[in-house]
Amino acid sequence: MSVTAPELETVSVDLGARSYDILVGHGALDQLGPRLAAMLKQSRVFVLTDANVEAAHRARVEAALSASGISSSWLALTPGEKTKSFSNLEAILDWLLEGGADRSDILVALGGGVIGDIAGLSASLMKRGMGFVQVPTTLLAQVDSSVGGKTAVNSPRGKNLIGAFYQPRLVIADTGLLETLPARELRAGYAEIVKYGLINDPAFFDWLEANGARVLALDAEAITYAVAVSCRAKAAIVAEDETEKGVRALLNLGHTFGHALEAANDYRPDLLHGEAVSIGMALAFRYGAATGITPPEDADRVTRVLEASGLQAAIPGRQGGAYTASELVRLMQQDKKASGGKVPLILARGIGQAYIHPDADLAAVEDFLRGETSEG
Ligand SMILES: O=C(O)C(=O)C[C@@H](O)[C@H](O)[C@H](O)COP(=O)(O)O
Repeated sequence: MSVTAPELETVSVDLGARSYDILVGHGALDQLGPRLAAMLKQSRVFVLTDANVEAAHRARVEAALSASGISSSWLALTPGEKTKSFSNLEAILDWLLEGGADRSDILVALGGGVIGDIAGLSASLMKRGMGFVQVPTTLLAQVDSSVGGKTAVNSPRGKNLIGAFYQPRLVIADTGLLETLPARELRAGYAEIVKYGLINDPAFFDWLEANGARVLALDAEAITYAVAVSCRAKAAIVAEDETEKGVRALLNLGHTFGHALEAANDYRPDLLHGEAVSIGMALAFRYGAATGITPPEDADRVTRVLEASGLQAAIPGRQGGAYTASELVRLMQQDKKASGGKVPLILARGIGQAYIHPDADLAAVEDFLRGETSEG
């Protein structure tokens, strides 16, 4: 018997023995119970979530689990990026130990990128590895963070600096769960969708330019298509380079600038990760245009498409004083891709033609950023 409903899209992440499916579409959550039942030794799971997601979705998830005879223990954390901390990692591990979790148990991450990232890291550490399933409830998590096994917590010194590659065993991307999401969160996730067009799929970028409003309005066909195309794009890159030795760094387009902005803003909720990535992608294209790498008309088009969806493409103001170019460059040097004093930057020769520039000229970047911050 197939456990996949016909209207769902299944995307496979091909990683040999650690391969897994991503189920995409409205109602995918109905597959959680049957799929888990086939994996579990004991009919129970641990569910990590945040307080907002618990209020919106716990009843439905518990019902889906108990329909398959699975009981669940729940831990709900405070929503927000600051939750991705070392102290919460310890609290989660303690909760799992207290609950008697062993390696055959499964930790279900029910939430956005923050919950998925900290749950994955907890699962990787728990008795050196328990099972882990992602049920992303934000658009950003459905198209990006739930796929590919990057898990982490933040450090005051930078974003995601403490982490591991640890793959989930299943991802359930139920687009119906997005209906309770605030418009701002949807837009933040949309930035990561645009990223796939910018990396290597100009036809998808064209499609988004024409259909972005349908995606953001959660038109059933458009949202399923956009999530599935995004997951397929990410799955292909992850299958080629699971641990970011090369091509996977393309997925970091916009993130070197974006992470620096997030860290400089102390991860406050007035700048969401996807919002920072939107600004970071626009900066990468404009920096490319300023240095003769990117056609200026492509940089303008990227800015236009991001702004048309309600995202920002320029560095905003900040509580307590404007961002400075020098602090952003200092934070960029903390990037995980940096090595031997060199900071790689993901740039583009045009829309859909991203490449890894191995050694950014930080003096030129700082000069460019001075013109982008209120210093300029
Ligand atoms: O999966 C990847 O690889 C990515 O870079 C995807 C990013 O969009 C994502 O935000 C990731 O968590 C950032 O990774 P990091 O290594 O720059 O912390």
